[in-house]
Amino acid sequence: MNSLFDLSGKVAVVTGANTGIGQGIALALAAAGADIAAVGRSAAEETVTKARSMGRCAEIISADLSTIEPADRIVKETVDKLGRLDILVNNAGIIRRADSIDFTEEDWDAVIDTNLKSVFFLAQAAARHMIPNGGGKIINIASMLTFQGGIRVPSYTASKSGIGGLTKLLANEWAAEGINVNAIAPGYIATNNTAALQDDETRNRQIMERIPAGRWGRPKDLGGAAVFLASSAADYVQGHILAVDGGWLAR
Ligand SMILES: NC(=O)C1=CN([C@@H]2O[C@H](COP(=O)(O)OP(=O)(O)OC[C@H]3O[C@@H](n4cnc5c(N)ncnc54)[C@H](O)[C@@H]3O)[C@@H](O)[C@H]2O)C=CC1
Ligand SMILES: O=C(O)C(=O)C[C@H](O)C(=O)CO
Repeated sequence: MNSLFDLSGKVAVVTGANTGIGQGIALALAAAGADIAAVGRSAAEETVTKARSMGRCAEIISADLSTIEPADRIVKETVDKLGRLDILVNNAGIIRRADSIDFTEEDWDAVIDTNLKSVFFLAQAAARHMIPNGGGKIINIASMLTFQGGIRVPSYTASKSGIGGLTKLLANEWAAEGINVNAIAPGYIATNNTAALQDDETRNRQIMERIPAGRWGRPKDLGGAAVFLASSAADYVQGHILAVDGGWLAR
């Protein structure tokens, strides 16, 4: 492997690593050499088994990221089990769909707490470990709705817009401490998160028509961007939001 992208000896925490984009990213980081702490509410056995089959160390850390309570514990368990923490991928997220006129406080708080508040406090917990240990890489998972409004997903759009601002702010504050904070903005990727869109004939057609690549994205499409931003190839990349969208934003 080109040494610029070699993650051997690095340890990556990936939240929501049991499914979808998180699993795709965790396996790409493992393929590039990183050991993996797969964080999530539900079973990540498949991710961990596959990472181990590549010769990596991989551990499951159970945590519910709808509150910030587990943030410090995730960092401590990662260091206890895998010896260090170099890379954090803040991927776990949820979406709630309803017209804004009917949107409930519960649907607002649930999404903001998981997609934005937990992202900040887990980044803070990771940075408190990374700074005295020479730095690291933090990658937040943004969205097309970091740049666009979307429809019927008000708390999701607010959370992903917030991720964009937070990524830049944290990059400003922590660049001098040796931490690179960046984001990946996936396009429309076929996962549980977008199941309602895939199942809706009209929305599915509208989405397909707008993607120059001519297909929905797949979780593994995000792997290359994650490896790049986690690697020393990205040492001078700060506060960037890297779209991996089949050309959606270019349309
Ligand atoms: N699928 C898509 O088109 C896009 C997805 N994204 C983002 O990618 C990320 C991953 O989503 P997908 O893989 O698409 O969907 P997914 O539904 O397969 O994955 C979501 C992951 O987050 C975890 N999660 C949710 N709530 C949690 C909680 N309270 N505690 C711990 N883990 C929790 C789930 O267990 C799951 O592993 C999300 O942040 C989503 O907003 C961003 C842009 C596009
Ligand atoms: O537009 C929607 O509705 C979505 O579900 C948006 C996707 O989840 C997304 O984040 C696209 O980047």
